[in-house]
Amino acid sequence: MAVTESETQAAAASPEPKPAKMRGRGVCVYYGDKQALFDVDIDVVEKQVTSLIGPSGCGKSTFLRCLNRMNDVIDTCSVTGSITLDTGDIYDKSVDVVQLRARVGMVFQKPNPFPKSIFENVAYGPRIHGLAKDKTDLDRIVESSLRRASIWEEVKDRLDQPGTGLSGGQQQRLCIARAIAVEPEVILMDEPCSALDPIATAKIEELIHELRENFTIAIVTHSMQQAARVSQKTAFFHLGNLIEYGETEELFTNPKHEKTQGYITGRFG
Ligand SMILES: Nc1ncnc2c1ncn2[C@@H]1O[C@H](COP(=O)(O)OP(=O)(O)OP(=O)(O)O)[C@@H](O)[C@H]1O
Repeated sequence: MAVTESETQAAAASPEPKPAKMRGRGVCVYYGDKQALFDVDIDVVEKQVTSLIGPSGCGKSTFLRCLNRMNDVIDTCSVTGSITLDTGDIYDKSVDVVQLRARVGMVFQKPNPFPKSIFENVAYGPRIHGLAKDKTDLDRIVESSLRRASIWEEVKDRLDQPGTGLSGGQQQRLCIARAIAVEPEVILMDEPCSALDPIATAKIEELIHELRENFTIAIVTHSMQQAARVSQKTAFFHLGNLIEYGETEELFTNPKHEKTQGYITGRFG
């Protein structure tokens, strides 16, 4: 059947939706006997930012940590359901967790540079993953990672000084450079701005916009304003359940669920 002009126009107006880079299906998480997540289905869409929001203790960080198996380090924690990266199940026995975490990097709430020089903080990952051919190549990776994390100009003359000597906001951008240096496909951010002042926060948010060109990002945030500013998709959790997931703009302007409405209007949380 011939495609009509109006169909062509409609297709041009609504580009193909981007595919899911990571997909959680029926994800349940337990800490010992206590269930923290119930049957969660979420897509983390490629080259977009997905925000995870909800009141304290609702399971946002627990879900984020499932995406690169950081929960594996908690003895009592067990995960059921499936989580895929592209098409591969990340919980499959054959998965090398070190390789997985190189593909799915993480930035934490509190900036945590290694007690080493700025250069070494960024060079460490590429070196252990064998990504640099020689010293010149390593220098190039370090510079480009610091540039992509918008911190090169501030540190280029003191690469040999300790990363811990930088301001909080600079340390967080250094940690982002460290995450980028191993060329991850996905970057997980667990409240990356909660320890930062408004100016440092604005810089990280601007950086998140830029990073979205090349990386898929999932971010836990307590700030609904931040979720609205930085993300295209938002997932709202409550008491371990995923209540609503969708386009950020839609979720904040036209929530489908009463609990989402209650949370975004400040009635609880
Ligand atoms: N290591 C742990 N051992 C036992 N229970 C845990 C552990 N980590 C989290 N929990 C529990 O799992 C539930 C979800 O916690 P989680 O930290 O994922 O929530 P959150 O939404 O990220 O909270 P917050 O916004 O306060 O960081 C909570 O009831 C919490 O007490």
